[in-house]
Amino acid sequence: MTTAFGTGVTGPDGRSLDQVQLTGVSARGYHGVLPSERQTGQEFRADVVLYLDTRPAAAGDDLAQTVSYADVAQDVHDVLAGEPADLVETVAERIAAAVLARPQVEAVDVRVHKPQAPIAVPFADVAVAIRRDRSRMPVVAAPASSADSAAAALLSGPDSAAAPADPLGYEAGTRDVFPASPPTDSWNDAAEHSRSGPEGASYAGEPEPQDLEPVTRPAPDEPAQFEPEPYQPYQQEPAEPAQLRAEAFEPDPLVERVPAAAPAAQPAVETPEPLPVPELIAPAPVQVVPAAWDLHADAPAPAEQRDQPGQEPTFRPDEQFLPEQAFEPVQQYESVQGLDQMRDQPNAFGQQYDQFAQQPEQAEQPGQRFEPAQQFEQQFEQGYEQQPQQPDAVQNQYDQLFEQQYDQGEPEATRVSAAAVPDPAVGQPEHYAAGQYQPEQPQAEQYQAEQYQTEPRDRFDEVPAGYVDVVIAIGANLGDPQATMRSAVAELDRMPGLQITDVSPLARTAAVGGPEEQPDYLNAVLLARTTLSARGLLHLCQEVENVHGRTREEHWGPRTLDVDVITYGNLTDSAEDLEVPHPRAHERAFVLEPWSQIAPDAVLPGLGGGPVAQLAATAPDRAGIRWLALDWLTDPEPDQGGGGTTGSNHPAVPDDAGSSGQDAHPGEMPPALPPSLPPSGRPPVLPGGPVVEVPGGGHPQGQHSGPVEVDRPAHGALQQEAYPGGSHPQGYSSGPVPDVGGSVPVSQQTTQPALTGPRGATPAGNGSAVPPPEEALVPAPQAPIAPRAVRDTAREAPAHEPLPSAPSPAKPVFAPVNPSRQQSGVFPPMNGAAPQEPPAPVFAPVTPPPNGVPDQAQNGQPNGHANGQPNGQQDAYDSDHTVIRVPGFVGDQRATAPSDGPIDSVPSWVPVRDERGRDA
Ligand SMILES: Nc1ncnc2c1ncn2[C@@H]1O[C@H](COP(=O)(O)OP(=O)(O)OP(=O)(O)O)[C@@H](O)[C@H]1O
Ligand SMILES: Nc1nc2c(c(=O)[nH]1)N=C(CO)CN2
Repeated sequence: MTTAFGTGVTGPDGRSLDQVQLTGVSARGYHGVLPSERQTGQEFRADVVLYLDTRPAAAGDDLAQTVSYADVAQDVHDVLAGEPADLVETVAERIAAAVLARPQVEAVDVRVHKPQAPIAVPFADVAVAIRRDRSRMPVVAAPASSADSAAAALLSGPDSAAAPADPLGYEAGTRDVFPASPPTDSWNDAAEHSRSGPEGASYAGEPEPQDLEPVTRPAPDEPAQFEPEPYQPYQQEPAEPAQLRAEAFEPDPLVERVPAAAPAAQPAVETPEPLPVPELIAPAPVQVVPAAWDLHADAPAPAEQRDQPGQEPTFRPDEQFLPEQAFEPVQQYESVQGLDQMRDQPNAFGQQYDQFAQQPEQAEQPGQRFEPAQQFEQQFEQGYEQQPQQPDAVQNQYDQLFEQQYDQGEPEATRVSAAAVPDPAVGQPEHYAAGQYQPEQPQAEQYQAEQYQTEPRDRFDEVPAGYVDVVIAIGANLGDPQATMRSAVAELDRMPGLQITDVSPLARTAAVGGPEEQPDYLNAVLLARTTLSARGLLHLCQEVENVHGRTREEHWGPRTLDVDVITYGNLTDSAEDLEVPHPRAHERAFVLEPWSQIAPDAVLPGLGGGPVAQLAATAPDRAGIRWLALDWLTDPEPDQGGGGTTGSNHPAVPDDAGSSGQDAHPGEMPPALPPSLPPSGRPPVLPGGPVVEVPGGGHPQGQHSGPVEVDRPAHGALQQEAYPGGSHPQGYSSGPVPDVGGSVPVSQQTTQPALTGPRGATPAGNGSAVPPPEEALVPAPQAPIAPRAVRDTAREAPAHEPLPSAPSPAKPVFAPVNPSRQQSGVFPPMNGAAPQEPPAPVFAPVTPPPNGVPDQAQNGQPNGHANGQPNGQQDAYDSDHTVIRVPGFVGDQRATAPSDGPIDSVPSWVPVRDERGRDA
């Protein structure tokens, strides 16, 4: 398989391991299947990335605590120049073995280049890249030299790691343990031929290349002659749970962490003749962290769940640690609007996963106990081979994720088992047909035992017996946040054991905390249900973050993607690596407001918790919520024709600067999009277009603050309908609402009946708030997806200027975000006739946000121009999205300091007061 070279490996604590990178080590080697290659040799080059924790070394400034790159370079060189192998793969494997002989190294990426390979057409390079780690050990032995030097380094520090006496190092004995794969020629006899490289002056007794017998490839009909020895992988018996827990979870205090001696070799599992294991290449104990797909044995297959949403899952409340309520099953989940489409789209996880999700029958294959990881692996192996055309970047991400999932702790034994329990009825998977990888087939009981070999460390490791409702927050402000977040939603939803049930509107929010000048964020909240443990869910979230290039350089610094676990059922607990509810959720409007949009009655459990809507109304950062976009999952991304300041093709969070071209980075931002000049191929953006405007702001009745003023929807009927079997623990409606609510998202009504938006787009629950589709916006003939025009009331005449009378392609649609707004009377009824204009906001000076940060209007900006845009300028992002203006949350804590990054301007929204003159 390919590997996302150098893309990061997650350590057992869920954090990225450090890297030592070494590139371009070169030597003349004699690898290849052609006689000429064996005789003449050619240049080979190798790059390696070592994954390890460098903190112990850094803490003591002690080379002995890390790996000497000089030693590694020597080993790499020696392998390149050493015993000829037919295959570059074998060379790479040897290098990996040499590196992993150093116990500090958790994983290694190796890329071997053979730029002079005998290829008949012009080419630049050919390379093999592999990743090996403690759970996926190399299939060849480490050269003795590496083991020796590693041992010496361990025992006596770096100085004692003297140059090995036998740099080539393929001493018999070592090599016999892990026979090189595949030994295809006379070089197979290491004792006879190991000292070979013509450059290897230090090699004693090396034969001259011309002395070598020409090598011939085996003809297809004579496989026996060259059939590689069956590979008998080392299978380590799992360590005792206590040991595993200690290894896997206990953080190593820096000062105490020393390179542990190589673990004692464990007897192979079910291996008839246990193989001697060289001390220094024994794999570390399998570190068992609950795998992302660590489902309870009784849990239904996620694919089944997904494909049969109406099916009631088997579950039993686990009263051991969670309140029973937390385990109430969600009996029926409506399809998340937009996700169905997204599930079909390629993303970072690749389409292999789709195959997995779409083939639940795999679970029923005889001889195979269903196991998501097993399916995942099989599908991956099959799908990977079937889809070599998959774009590198995507494949790399997929590979990385795949590797990381294993990094995160699926026991090796389980993984091998999963791959190695072929269904006799369907024959050997092609992947294993060569006879190389045929580990012992474990019994079902053994498999099961392996799977659940650890005791939970704490409640976060408990695997629930049924679904647990969870809330996940996502945010991003680097790269292409919207695209990343869309992708993340789909990826999370595809994960075994996790099913997204609702997606909030997308909020553009001022950055809270962190560096002063960082860009605005996009934030959203996902409601989901999971059969994962809380820690499993955390790891999964972190994996998705990693796939999208998340780095952690600065506390609360800008990030490509942040995925936080906000709640896990009603569990309230904390550990070193996880706390639920999220410790800062209660004070973050960027979480609470989107959450309350889709779960108006939700209650944040725990200390500091309470009704989410109320918390949103009082959150210190509420003034930083700029707007909410409803259809962000389903709409095409804003086409702004230019890159953001991060170099992305998509300005990450398009904003007014993007449209005006007049803001901080005029040269980098897309041109202005005046209303008369819509994005190419799209109908004009009309003022008063399909805007979802919330005169009441993020809060009903136009009130922007004060818990007592919050009047979240009287949602009972909807809830009742949605949860005939009981109320949702978080009070949100994920059930089948259309009957009672006419739950048609704005985007659906306006443009694409088949495409729906996040449930935040759901209008009032009585079906009267939104015109029927025929009354809604009609897309222009050439525009399958019409833009969601922005009705930026701040830029319109403040009085009751009539809106355009719904000419094609756009009629305005005003829909509340949730039923409360309908009930509040703020929204006019929509009964099939052209919707009435909502009460026009009254422009007025804005009360400073409670945090004392001056708002724009008071900051020298005329009303309607707070972002520096002249009247008539259109917010390009807004023009592509149904945007909820949230006057109640208007404000920009950093309005006067637009920052670099995807969002580099002040917001487009202008603070207003509502018709009753209340601060909005
Ligand atoms: N509920 C939680 N969700 C996500 N991470 C958590 C949670 N509780 C604890 N953590 C820990 O917080 C660590 C830091 O997470 P991360 O880098 O995402 O923080 P952040 O997003 O910058 O800040 P914040 O935690 O304030 O949102 C993670 O390594 C994780 O172990
Ligand atoms: N607006 C906003 N600010 C933040 C966010 C975020 O998602 N949105 N995340 C943070 C750390 O998780 C810190 N600050």
